[in-house]
Amino acid sequence: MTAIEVAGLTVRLGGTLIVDGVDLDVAEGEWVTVIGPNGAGKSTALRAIAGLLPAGGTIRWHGRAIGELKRRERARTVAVMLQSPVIPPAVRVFDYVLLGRTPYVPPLGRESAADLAAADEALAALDLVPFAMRRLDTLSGGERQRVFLARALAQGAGILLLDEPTSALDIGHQQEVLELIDGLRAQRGLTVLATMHDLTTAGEYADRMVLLAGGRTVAAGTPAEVLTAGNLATYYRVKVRIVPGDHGPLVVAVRG
Ligand SMILES: Nc1ncnc2c1ncn2[C@@H]1O[C@H](COP(=O)(O)OP(=O)(O)OP(=O)(O)O)[C@@H](O)[C@H]1O
Repeated sequence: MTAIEVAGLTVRLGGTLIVDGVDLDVAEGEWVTVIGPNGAGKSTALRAIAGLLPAGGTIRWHGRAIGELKRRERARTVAVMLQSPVIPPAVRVFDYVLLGRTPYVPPLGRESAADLAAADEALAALDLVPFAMRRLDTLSGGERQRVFLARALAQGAGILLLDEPTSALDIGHQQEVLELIDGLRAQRGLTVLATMHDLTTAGEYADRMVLLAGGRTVAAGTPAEVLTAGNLATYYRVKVRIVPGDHGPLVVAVRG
C-alpha cells in the first residue's frame, strides 16, 4: 500500500514557481529522503505534501486526497516537524510535547492518561526527561530540535514528515535520533519522508532518495543511484569521492 502519493506537485510563492511538477510515492514503512542544494524547493515541497501550503497537483495519504480529510483526521495520519515551528510563549517542554496529543482530546475535554503517557514516552525516548519542566525557550537549539521531534512522535501518526530533523544536532545526537526513528519505523511500520543536507547520513538511512534542483526531480532511486559523483558535480557543483560504506555510499567532498 502506498502511504504518500504525490503527482504533478506545483507550488507558487510570491508569483514564482518554486516546485515544478514533482511526482513522488512513498510505500508504507518506507523511508524516502529528499536532498538538493539550497533553494531547490525541498522544504516547500515537504510543507505542501503536509497540506500546509496551497499547491497544484494531487496529494494522497493512504489513498485519500488530503482535501477530503478533516483537521483532526489529518493530524492523526501525518505528523510534521518543521525547521522553525512557532512556539507558544512561555510554554514548558512537557506541555509542548503534550500538544501533539491535541487530535485525540475531545472538544472541551482534557487529555487522558494515555495522552499523558504518550508524552512521557516521547520525552524519555529523546532523553528529554530532565527538561520536562523547563521553559522551551530556555533550551539550546539541539535540545529544542529533539523536543520538536518528541511532539511529532507523541502525535502517534503513521506518517512522519521531517524537514531537516538533525540540522541542529551534534554527531552523537544525530545518530541517536535517526536510529530512534528507524527503530520506530521497524517497530510500528512508520513511513518517513524527510529532507536532509548531510548526504552520507541521508544515504545511510533512506531506502530511496529524490534529488531536487530548481523545483524539479533530477534524480531518484536508491542512495547508490542518486549519490554519484556526476550528480553531485552537476547539481551541487562540488567534487566528491564516493566510498562504499556498510549502509550506503559515503560522500567525501574533496578540493577541486
Ligand atoms: N514566500 C516566498 N516568496 C518567494 N520565494 C520564496 C518564498 N518562500 C520561499 N521562497 C523561495 O523558494 C525557494 C525554495 O525554498 P525552500 O526553502 O523550499 O528550499 P530548500 O530546498 O528547502 O532550501 P534550503 O536547503 O536552503 O533549506 C528559495 O529560492 C526561496 O527563496
